[in-house]
Amino acid sequence: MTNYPNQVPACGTDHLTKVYTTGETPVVAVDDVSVAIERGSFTAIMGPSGSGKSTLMHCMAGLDRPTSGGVFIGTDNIALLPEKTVTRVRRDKIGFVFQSFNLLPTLTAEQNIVLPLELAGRKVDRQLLDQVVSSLGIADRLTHRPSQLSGGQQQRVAIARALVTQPEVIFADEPTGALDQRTGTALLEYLQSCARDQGRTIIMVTHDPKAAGYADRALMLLDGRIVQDVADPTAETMLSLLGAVVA
Ligand SMILES: Nc1ncnc2c1ncn2[C@@H]1O[C@H](COP(=O)(O)OP(=O)(O)OP(=O)(O)O)[C@@H](O)[C@H]1O
Repeated sequence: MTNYPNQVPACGTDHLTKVYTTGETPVVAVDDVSVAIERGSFTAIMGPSGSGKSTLMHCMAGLDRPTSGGVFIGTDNIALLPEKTVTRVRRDKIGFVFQSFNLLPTLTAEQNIVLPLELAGRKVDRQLLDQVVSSLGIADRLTHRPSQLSGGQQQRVAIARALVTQPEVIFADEPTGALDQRTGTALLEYLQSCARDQGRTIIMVTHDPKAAGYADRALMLLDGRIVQDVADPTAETMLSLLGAVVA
């Protein structure tokens, strides 16, 4: 834990390395990354294709195992925990929002939202559920199935599903990728308010400099390393940094 600060961040990594050995030559997807993510912050992860964004996020979220180094959720180093315990940490402390929404088609919006709670054997906090769905503007859509909802509404259901478990960290993988610009902007504003007003910790992988402009911090990856760590990023800054690393 050499690089891990004393004040406990929401999550982070300590000399995290991930090497894939499935192909003919090993690929170092994440190369000695140490980063601490502050509680209540909104962080964007950017970088060219193949720079290691998804691998870093998957390792941080306990979806993939590091080759070496530490991965912290609060004080738990999940790299040292058995798979069963990692699954529990993931269920109890982490929320996910994917580009493809990952909603179950046969369930209503509400059933999709409360599914993680039911799987964890936890009670549904009706007041919290009402508050989350009304702040996302989907309170009148709860009995609809995903096929009866627009893309933006489906993504908001996916966000509600990530929020009702009150996770310590929410990981979002290209959450605006499948949305039109207006709906995408509304979603980013919502994620921003989740961090600023509700103290949620959000980590978002994005290709879009405009989306990164909504975050408090942006990490730029190149060849599995963090090459820029930008406070209060703007779309313009991120666009020029991205241009510089792909040049
Ligand atoms: N399961 C795997 N097996 C072997 N190599 C992999 C695997 N997953 C990713 N890689 C390699 O690791 C490197 C980083 O991939 P990763 O998907 O993390 O990048 P990324 O920045 O998320 O890319 P993109 O923006 O295209 O989604 C790439 O060279 C990729 O080919």
